[in-house]
Amino acid sequence: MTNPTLSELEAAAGREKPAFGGDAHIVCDNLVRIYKTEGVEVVALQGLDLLVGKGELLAVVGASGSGKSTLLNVLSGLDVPTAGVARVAGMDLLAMTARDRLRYRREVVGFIWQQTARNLLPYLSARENVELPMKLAGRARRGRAAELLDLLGVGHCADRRTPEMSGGEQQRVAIAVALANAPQLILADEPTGELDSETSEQVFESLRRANRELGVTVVVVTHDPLVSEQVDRTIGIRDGRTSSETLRREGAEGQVVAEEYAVLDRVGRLQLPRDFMNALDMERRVRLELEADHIGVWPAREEPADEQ
Ligand SMILES: Nc1ncnc2c1ncn2[C@@H]1O[C@H](COP(=O)(O)OP(=O)(O)OP(=O)(O)O)[C@@H](O)[C@H]1O
Repeated sequence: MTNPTLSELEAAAGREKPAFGGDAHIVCDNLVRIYKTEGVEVVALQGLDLLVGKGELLAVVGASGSGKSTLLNVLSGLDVPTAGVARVAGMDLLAMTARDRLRYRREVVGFIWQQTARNLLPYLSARENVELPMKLAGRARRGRAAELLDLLGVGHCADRRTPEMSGGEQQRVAIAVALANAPQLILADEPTGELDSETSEQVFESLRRANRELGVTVVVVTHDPLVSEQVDRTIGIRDGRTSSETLRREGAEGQVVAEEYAVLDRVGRLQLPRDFMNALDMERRVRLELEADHIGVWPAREEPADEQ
């Protein structure tokens, strides 16, 4: 092999590097959202990184106030972040015109709220609710509403209005409404928050079916850690940052294996789980040691009194 010439090296250096996240369906890179109210600043997202592949079914969990709804509002195009990168299906959510934003919200993304009443118009039947977004986008197709309701297991509710359906049925119809215009991404904010566990399981099954059969990417936000048992990947958010990831896969004997990982950012920062830190009284600094196949983390040594 011959050595490259200077001009070849210059050309290689000048070539554009692929953007962070490549062609991931959702890319959040160092996302920041600061709210200002009466002169007080609240940093709701502080450098959040997230990559989601096309067709994934993902849960985002975290304590109240950790930034989950803020993230969802950004991804749904309802809110604009203060800084960083947010891209969905190749569209830059920070640089969109008002017109592109409207189109994005109508055609690219579907949304499901926690409050069942917020998702549906009570004086319309389930079928009419599903047809409404199609009519608004000028692309109504006969039969599509019934197909979607059937797919999600609520075909029997087509002619019922909201008060004639259970909470779980309403949420499954809401998923059909969100899917009406064939979005690429469905976002759901605590979709099972008002439901008992059996009904939540049915709503999750509908989300899974939409994901599997229609290939739509699904992101569900919840503060219920049990939800992570229903999805392949769970992202934990703490203090406005992604702090952990739980991956679930099938083990050799068909059993489900869940592995929890800490998230390492591009410059090497990671958040230790708070209970680990508390258990070993770790604060302020830790001692690191590089071993052949892992890095050891120890509490800092006690300083002798006369050296302090
Ligand atoms: N419009 C706003 N103005 C000012 N501060 C806000 C606003 N919205 C959210 N915040 C603050 O930002 C932080 C993150 O809020 P966010 O609603 O995203 O958290 P969350 O994880 O969804 O919480 P919950 O589970 O309770 O809904 C909180 O400290 C919250 O008080």
